[in-house]
Amino acid sequence: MGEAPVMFEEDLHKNISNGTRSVSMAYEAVVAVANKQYLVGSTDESGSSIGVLALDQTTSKWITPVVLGDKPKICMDLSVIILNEERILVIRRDAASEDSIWFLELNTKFVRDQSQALETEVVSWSKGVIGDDLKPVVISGPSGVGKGTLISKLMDDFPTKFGFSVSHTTRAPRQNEQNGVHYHFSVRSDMEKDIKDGKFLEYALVHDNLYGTSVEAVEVVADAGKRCILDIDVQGARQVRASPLGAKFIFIRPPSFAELENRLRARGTETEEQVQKRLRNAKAEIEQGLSSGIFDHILENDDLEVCYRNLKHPR
Ligand SMILES: Nc1ncnc2c1ncn2[C@@H]1O[C@H](COP(=O)(O)OP(=O)(O)OP(=O)(O)O)[C@@H](O)[C@H]1O
Ligand SMILES: Nc1nc2c(ncn2[C@@H]2O[C@H](COP(=O)(O)O)[C@@H](O)[C@H]2O)c(=O)[nH]1
Repeated sequence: MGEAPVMFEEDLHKNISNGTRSVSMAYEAVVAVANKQYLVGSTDESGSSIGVLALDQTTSKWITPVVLGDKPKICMDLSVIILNEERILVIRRDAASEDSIWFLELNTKFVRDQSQALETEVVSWSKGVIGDDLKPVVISGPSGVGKGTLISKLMDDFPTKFGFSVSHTTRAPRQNEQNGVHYHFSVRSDMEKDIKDGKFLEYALVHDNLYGTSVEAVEVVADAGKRCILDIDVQGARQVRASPLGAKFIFIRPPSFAELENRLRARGTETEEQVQKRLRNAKAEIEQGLSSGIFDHILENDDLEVCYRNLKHPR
């Protein structure tokens, strides 16, 4: 790490030009990781959240990275500690203890993957969670296994403790599904643009439609002080596992394939063709769920009450 080089001290509170734009920063901390110097502070562009700028020391060019994740609010007194070559710890000294510890990922696998996907420089914030109680919970399992039923019970029984992450999807709403409550029903091109702009924590093509969890969907729940529940497929779970969210992962399996088929048909929300597609996809999803090593708990949903009890107290 070392001290801030003179160049940075001269630049403090001044405009920094990277050739295409200029940004002013204040209250910044400076750290050197790998071949970059990072400024972490408030910028005239970051609005209400702490901004990040990087100086590539090999090219001497300033970079304004795409910043992913739930961002910490600006503060006047922050400290930065390098944890390793991949991430730094940022302490908001003037904040309440539950909002004081933040991690900024600079060069983790998640950041490298996102950087490659977005073809630009990326960094990612995550909030330090004290204890396990507020860790988000990812629930996956094949279509029709009962994820939504179990999650509804949890939300009904503990409305102040859990909050549902409302996903975006390009699939058409079902009868009595409300926009903004069950899903944010979206146009594909809008979703694709938001994905490119780094607004999604994860996304996947599921049964021929695009589904995804926006960073904002998780933020809304965290801001309400609730534990976030994500109902997403295994592809999405894999992406969240690789992200800094620090979630718990639960896979729901059916007692048998025949019972899964019964439930999917009995629900009556899909055409026969869609049921067939979902059943085909269920085979691969169950295989991956049981063997991928992504999941902390695998629960069988045979008797609903038994499964619900296990969900509340997974062993
Ligand atoms: N343990 C159970 N025993 C019998 N029926 C169940 C059980 N759990 C859920 N069901 C029923 O199975 C159907 C599918 O459940 P649900 O919609 O919750 O599945 P899901 O996993 O959320 O599906 P999708 O991924 O397609 O949204 C529903 O009609 C629900 O009432
Ligand atoms: N990767 C993601 N998968 C998601 C998300 N939201 C829902 N899903 C999964 O899609 C299927 C189908 O859902 P349905 O509502 O059309 O029946 C199901 O397995 C969900 O878990 C998401 O944001 N990302």
